[in-house]
Amino acid sequence: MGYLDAQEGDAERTAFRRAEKRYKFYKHSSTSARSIKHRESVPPTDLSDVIDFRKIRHLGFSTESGIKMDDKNFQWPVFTMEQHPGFYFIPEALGIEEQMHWIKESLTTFPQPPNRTNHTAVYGPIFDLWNRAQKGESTVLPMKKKETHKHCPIPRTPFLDHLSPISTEIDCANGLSDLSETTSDNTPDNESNKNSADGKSYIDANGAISGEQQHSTSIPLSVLLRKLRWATLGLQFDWSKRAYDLSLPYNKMPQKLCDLASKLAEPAMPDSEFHAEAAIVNYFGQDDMLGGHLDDMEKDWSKPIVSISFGCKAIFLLGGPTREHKPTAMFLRSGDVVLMAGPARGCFHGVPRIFVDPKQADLPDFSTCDPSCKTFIDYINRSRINLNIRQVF
Ligand SMILES: O=C(O)CCC(=O)C(=O)O
Ligand SMILES: [Fe+2]
Repeated sequence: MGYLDAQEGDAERTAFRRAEKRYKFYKHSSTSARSIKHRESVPPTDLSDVIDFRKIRHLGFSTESGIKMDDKNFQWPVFTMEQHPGFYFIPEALGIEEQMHWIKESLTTFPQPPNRTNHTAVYGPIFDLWNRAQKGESTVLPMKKKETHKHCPIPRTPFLDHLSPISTEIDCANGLSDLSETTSDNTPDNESNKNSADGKSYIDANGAISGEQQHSTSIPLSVLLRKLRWATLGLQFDWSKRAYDLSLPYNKMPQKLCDLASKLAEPAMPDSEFHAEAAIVNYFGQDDMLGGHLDDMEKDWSKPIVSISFGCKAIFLLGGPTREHKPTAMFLRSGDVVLMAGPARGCFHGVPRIFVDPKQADLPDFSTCDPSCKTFIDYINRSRINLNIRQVF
């Protein structure tokens, strides 16, 4: 049985996995015989039953049953779905300037130590990643682990235990799993996959370290920026124990983000105030996905998760309490907000697809932003960022 067969078997196992497989991105770039054969067998993704709340908002009505819009009680029109109690969708909650503010923060301030990122466990704290990457700096970083490893031996991802078996390899440099075909199609990029002529070491597309010196390594910071997959704000999380580790140093959540989150959370908790204590920043490129998972680490599920999307359009799957429940697929675009509270807190969800193709990305017109935003626009035009904000206690 070949690799793809093995994937297929796993992918078909539950309703959630079937939906992930249906919506995932298939790379078409390789010219290998296997890829061409596979490409021919993959029909274009049928997006006809992906719910588009933005479209419904602009049309003013929905043909889907069970979708309700409340446009009286809050600052924004808020959608609910009868089959998903505790779930709220607020399309276009953030304007363009505000989106750009949080995109900048997500790339400059939020990955700063003591906040941890997917790079911390391997390279230790990295200061000023964004600015130094823009300047083309490389850095000699002491490796925390001396051994060369193609696949990460330690939990590197918040989502390790819900990675889809469709993705049989965990990319060390990816906090997220890659649902796309990664056999012969996994063309490493030129910059990061070279053995160094100068005797230095580089990380390749799989996070492996090559070169002569295994104990320290020179890495272009642009590579680490491109491989940034998550950062944690506020209370820090120990992903191996799946628990907040209160002994880890942390900065309080930025007040402006707390204020925004408590305003956005109102539809899910109209009678009390949401106190943001922690957040995960997820960074997605075209091949990245977030496998179906539950967020069950916080104590009180009546407090919503406030989830804000920036950049390229994505498909969000919202399932039920097990993976056997068929998930509802919906588009998430830049500026959209999702709240998951009560029963929805106990529902599997994930992001199987990011649309980075400019024709499909549905990006807002960031060109109206200040010229100093250019580098951020270049990044976000090919990426997606999600701010996932939680009240822990
Ligand atoms: O990226 C998203 O929209 C969802 C992220 C998420 O579910 C999480 O961080 O737990
Ligand atoms: Fe989640």
